[in-house]
Amino acid sequence: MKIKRLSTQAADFERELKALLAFETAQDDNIDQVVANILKDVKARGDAAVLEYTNRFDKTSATSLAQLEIPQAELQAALNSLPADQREALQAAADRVRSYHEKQVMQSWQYTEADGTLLGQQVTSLDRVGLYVPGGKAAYPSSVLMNAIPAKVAGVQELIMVVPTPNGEKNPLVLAAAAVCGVTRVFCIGGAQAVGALAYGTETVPQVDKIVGPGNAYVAAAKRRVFGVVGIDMVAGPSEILVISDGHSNPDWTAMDLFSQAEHDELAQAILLSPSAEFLDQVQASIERQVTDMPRQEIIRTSLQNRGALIQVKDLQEAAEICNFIAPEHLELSMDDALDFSKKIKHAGAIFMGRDTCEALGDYCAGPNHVLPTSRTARFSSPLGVYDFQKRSSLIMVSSAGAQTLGKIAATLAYGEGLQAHARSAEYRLK
Ligand SMILES: NC(=O)c1ccc[n+]([C@@H]2O[C@H](COP(=O)([O-])OP(=O)(O)OC[C@H]3O[C@@H](n4cnc5c(N)ncnc54)[C@H](O)[C@@H]3O)[C@@H](O)[C@H]2O)c1
Ligand SMILES: N[C@H](CO)Cc1c[nH]c[nH+]1
Ligand SMILES: [Zn+2]
Repeated sequence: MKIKRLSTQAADFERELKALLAFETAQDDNIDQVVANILKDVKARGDAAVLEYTNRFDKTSATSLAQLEIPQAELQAALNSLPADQREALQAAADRVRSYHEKQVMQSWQYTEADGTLLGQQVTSLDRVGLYVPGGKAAYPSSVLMNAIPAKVAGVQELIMVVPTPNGEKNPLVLAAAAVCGVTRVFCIGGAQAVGALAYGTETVPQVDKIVGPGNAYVAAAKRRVFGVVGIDMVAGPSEILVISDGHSNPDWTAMDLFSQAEHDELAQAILLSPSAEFLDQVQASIERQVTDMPRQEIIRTSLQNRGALIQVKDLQEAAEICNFIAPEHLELSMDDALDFSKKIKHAGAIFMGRDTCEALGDYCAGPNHVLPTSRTARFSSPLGVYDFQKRSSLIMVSSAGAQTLGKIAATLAYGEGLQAHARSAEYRLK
């Protein structure tokens, strides 16, 4: 298998690295045009349009949108019928994810100034949110937990989940996860039509205040387009992993860690940085040997050949600098003293430290959220969290004494802006 081999010592390394990373989520013009049309249609025709697109893209044969809603009893039945090991694993993962997210809750605060003026910030939760759980190429019960638990912890009252069910096949673990999390309503719809239904509301699907969760390019383009009508968490792209190894890791472990994200999607990106050319050779050999055993080897091969790379760096300091440029969704630090090294990392969605911490643990059960910024957006955004389901209102209660001081300042500035009503409004309160 031909995986790109780069060296930071090569004259054209910077250009090669930029070419490797070039990928703009939801920026494909053709996809964007398809999505624009779907959204327009869903806005105009509601249920009928959502039903039509769902039957077309997911190969279902529903005759009404109501048929695509999964009743609570079916969610609970799915949970009750799970094999014990799956039920316990789901519950254990949910408990760990909840404990972690409880630490993120933002609290209201206020303070009182010497003249009695009170200022502060009141934190409230969103009323109703839409949770997008991907389902086209694989089913993601873990994404149900990662979307729903922070919303619940924040205190959101209504959780409306959408998940495509290609060929009408429902995944029992996905349904069970919705039951474990207390999701309010579940619809078997996906893609741009599901995003449109949540954003605009239809006869059957309620309009939400914010849509969160990962998805493919159609989902990403739709979320970008409905932003403003509703809030969104982020525009997430295909999964990514960057491994930095000191060269003393087990090459089979490293190869499998790269596969773990490559197997998500042909467009997923897996990159390894190491100062050791010998280690890069060992990982290349292990990839070739191990890939033949992988059920999703076609996806892995395409991802690694088109978007993967093994990069030789001068030293680990240079690896940290490259990592900060790449700003990967997931970063594995496979080295001694990884905690210390992590202080050099400014931009990464999640940092997995030490040779025992494979990224896959974070996908399911470590505790932190697996919905993370991709495509270099970790430079300016953060993992999905409780804070995405909370918002802040500023609090201002000016005392009579405070109105005198502030009134004069405000009036002066208002006259400076030529806004007479602002100035007079403040001056009315002056004694
Ligand atoms: N960041 C995360 O936390 C995370 C978690 C899980 C999955 N993912 C990523 O999410 C993505 C999931 O993608 P997926 O495709 O499996 O599921 P998906 O649910 O995102 O997309 C499936 C939907 O895409 C739409 N679609 C497909 N082809 C279409 C076409 N030609 N025209 C119009 N619409 C079309 C259909 O409506 C279908 O229901 C993958 O890239 C995966 O790596 C990310
Ligand atoms: N790695 C994905 C986020 O990029 C999340 C996931 C779910 N299941 C397995 N993995
Ligand atoms: Zn994963």
